[in-house]
Amino acid sequence: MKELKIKCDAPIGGIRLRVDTTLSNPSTALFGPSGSGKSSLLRIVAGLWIPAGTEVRLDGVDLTQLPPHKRRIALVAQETALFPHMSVAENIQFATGPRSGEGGFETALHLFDLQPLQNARIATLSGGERKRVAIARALASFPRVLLLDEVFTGMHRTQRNDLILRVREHCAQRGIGILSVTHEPTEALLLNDETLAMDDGKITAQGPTREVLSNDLSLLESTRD
Ligand SMILES: Nc1ncnc2c1ncn2[C@@H]1O[C@H](COP(=O)(O)OP(=O)(O)OP(=O)(O)O)[C@@H](O)[C@H]1O
Repeated sequence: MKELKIKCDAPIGGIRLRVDTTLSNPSTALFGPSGSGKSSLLRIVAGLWIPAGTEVRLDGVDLTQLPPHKRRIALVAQETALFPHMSVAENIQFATGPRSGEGGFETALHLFDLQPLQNARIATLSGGERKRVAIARALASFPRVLLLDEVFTGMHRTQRNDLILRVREHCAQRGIGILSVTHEPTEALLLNDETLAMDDGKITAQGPTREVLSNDLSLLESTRD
């Protein structure tokens, strides 16, 4: 991904989500208090919610006009939505679809050291292991943009930091853009070159992560209530 343009103006809950921005950095954080519209914005980019007049342009192409399978946007939410009755390998293979011969499955398993777990049922995995599988599955589908909605929340710091750095490196090597929602400044500093601060459905600041966080010291506190 080189450029992601997002334009929308729609009511959701008690707010109006009004965004008109272009992200030219491969990895951007959406940062802001609860209810500010971060997850709703991710749903728009994922094509799960397309209010009238919305534009989501990835390298010039309006994704809202494309059928879902052609958008190549992968969303990983906090509830990982894996198929519980399938094994780790089956979950990841499911995502590779028609591109199964291109090594996405092996790469994804290897990226997060999932080989020893590949025959395990999802129901038997720990929370952190499920997150690794969910991200591996998303990456195995060869996305152009990876959307992460508070995926690292609740993980032990060392494991979280290791996972974040692996995701970052994998995506950087393949030109996969990242847009991630977080409440934790450390996550944004580790994962995201750019940060969008949001409040009440609007962007209140946008720029390099260090700059945005240090210009408003209140952002250096976790925004979790
Ligand atoms: N499907 C929906 N239908 C109606 N209202 C919704 C829906 N999803 C979210 N909302 C409302 O829209 C507003 C923005 O929610 P959103 O989940 O986008 O915020 P957020 O910044 O991601 O919050 P959090 O950090 O708590 O996840 C909230 O008032 C929420 O209650």
